[in-house]
Amino acid sequence: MLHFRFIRPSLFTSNSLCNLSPKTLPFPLISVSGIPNSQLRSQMASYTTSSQSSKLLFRQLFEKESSTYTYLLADASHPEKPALLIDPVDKTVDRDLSLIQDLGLKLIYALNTHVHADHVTGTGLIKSKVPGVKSVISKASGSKADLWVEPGDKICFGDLLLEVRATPGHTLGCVTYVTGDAPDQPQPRMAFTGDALLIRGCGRTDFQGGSSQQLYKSVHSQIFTLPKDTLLYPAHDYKGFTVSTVGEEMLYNPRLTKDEETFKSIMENLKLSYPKMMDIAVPANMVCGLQDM
Ligand SMILES: N[C@@H](CCC(=O)N[C@@H](CSS)C(=O)NCC(=O)O)C(=O)O
Repeated sequence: MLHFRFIRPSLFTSNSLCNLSPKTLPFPLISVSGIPNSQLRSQMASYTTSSQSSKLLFRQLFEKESSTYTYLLADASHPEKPALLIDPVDKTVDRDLSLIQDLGLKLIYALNTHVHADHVTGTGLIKSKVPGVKSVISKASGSKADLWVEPGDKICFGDLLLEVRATPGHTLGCVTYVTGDAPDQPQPRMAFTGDALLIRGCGRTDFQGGSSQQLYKSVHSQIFTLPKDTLLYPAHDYKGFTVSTVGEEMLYNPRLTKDEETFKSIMENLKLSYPKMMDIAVPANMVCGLQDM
């Protein structure tokens, strides 16, 4: 099994994947064969939102069995339309790749916010279907991937970028991906919070190195410090919500608006049953969902 570790070459002036320009890397155009388009379209949920800037192409996609959101982002103004997926699910990979093909995008990265416990990531399957796509996860996750990111790293796609923020607490390796802080980046900013912060909720902290103390600190220091109009896109929603903002969650999140001791007590008393897929999902996701297939 080959394991590609993300090492920053010395020619990089900053901790970023921006130098891995799609202009210079031989990423192939996407090709999904053998799946009738009608079949793919019937799996497509009607969860989409419009672009946040003239350049960004953005789609919010839903997988209903695990109530997981996958996000598609692309630089639509760039000649090659480089794209990335955040938190793809194995069951909806064909739908996502078909959409990418329809939109004429070139998928370059498949990112995970963390090692999921409730579903198998689509990353490995995507890599087998679209050679050249790089899987990305945090180094702190301990999981296999082509590229390991750390806090402060930047993941570029065309002229757009995502900044990596460490938000442990749901799991040890959880990160939040945030769009860039510059006038040519999407306004308002967008944060892909994984399971750290859910809309009017947050990820559980009772397994995979979870810690309510750490989660409280992560959300308050890394997410609630973003501009109040920052759009929040979580990895799950169980109530029918699609998007929130930092300002909204700072006012109305029933867990994170409390003081730390109350928060810890809430998290200790959630009494949630373990995810049904946990015993299958965690080992598979430690190799980014069949990383080397
Ligand atoms: N019933 C689902 C799992 C639901 C669950 O535990 N969700 C997690 C995120 S996926 S590990 C969570 O953190 N929930 C927080 C909450 O307050 O609900 C299944 O069996 O898969």
